[in-house]
Amino acid sequence: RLRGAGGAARLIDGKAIAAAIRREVKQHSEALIASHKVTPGLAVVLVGARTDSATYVKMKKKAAAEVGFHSIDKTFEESVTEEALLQCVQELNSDPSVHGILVQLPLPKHIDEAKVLESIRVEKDADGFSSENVGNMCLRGGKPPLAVPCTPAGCIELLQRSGVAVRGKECVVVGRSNIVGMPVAHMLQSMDGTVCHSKTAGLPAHVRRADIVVAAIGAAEFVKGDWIKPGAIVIDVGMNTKPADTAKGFRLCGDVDFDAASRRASAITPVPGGVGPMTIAMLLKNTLNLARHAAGLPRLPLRAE
Ligand SMILES: Nc1nc(=O)c2c([nH]1)NC[C@@H]1CN(c3ccc(C(=O)N[C@@H](CCC(=O)O)C(=O)O)cc3)C=[N+]21
Repeated sequence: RLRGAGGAARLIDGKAIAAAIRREVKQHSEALIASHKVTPGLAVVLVGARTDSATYVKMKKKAAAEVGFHSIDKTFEESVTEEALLQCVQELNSDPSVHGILVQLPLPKHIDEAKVLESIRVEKDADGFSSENVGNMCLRGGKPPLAVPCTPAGCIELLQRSGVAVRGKECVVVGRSNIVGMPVAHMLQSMDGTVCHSKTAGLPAHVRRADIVVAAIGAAEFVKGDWIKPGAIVIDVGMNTKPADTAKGFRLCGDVDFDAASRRASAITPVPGGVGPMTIAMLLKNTLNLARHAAGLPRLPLRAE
């Protein structure tokens, strides 16, 4: 199904794949409501007035409503104290109608982000960011995690649902954040990919050998088109803006020079319409799984698991 090198790459349509996952989540959610009288509940905690955060939170709440979840909003001023946020998380932790809690990042500088995230009960960790979930994800043959980080899981689902095999492939993950680069590198390795990273000496030369490139460095068009091996698969996690002749004066762009890379890759995700919508679909899937867990049902795994 993948086109060969030399032409235009096939677009990996994250918007369509995310819509398919949301339909699956909706069916499972309706089944859970019917069988156990449990409606999945997602609480979203938003601090401050960043317009990007407000937009993402709005999209998450809309998506939750569309699959039949109920959602709870907790919005705070930029000046909120850490104590007040911890108190809010405690209340959500003990609210039985809440199955998933998401604290939108980044938090203001005066708040200890790690402390707030760790205060979320592992059974309600909708982002899969807690050390217990991350630990269980990384340990083989142990207890499976209750939730997995949404953006990395979305990248893996995109590969799976596009028919891309990972086993034995050379993979480069550009960026090693806790929320994207580190977990996606782990997932690729657990699928028997060979993974190197952005601090590997001579990064462009390594990218040039890679069969699968995941770009998650947060810098507009950091990965150049001529770094891409002909026929490679490119997953672009970036959400950057660049000046453009549009009404807003900018447009979204990824961490990869899309036009140049798509002349060499066999398949590539666009920005927007690639990984972004998958992040939200996987958040819904995590929340469904946490509601299933509360009802004594097993977690629905990723395709790759
Ligand atoms: N606790 C926490 N969990 C997160 O998952 C989380 C977060 N904090 N903070 C910010 C990042 C960013 N993020 C995105 C979600 C959807 C799109 C998305 O759907 N983007 C659309 C375009 C959106 C637009 O037009 O602006 C697309 O790529 O097609 C993007 C980015 C989740 N994040």
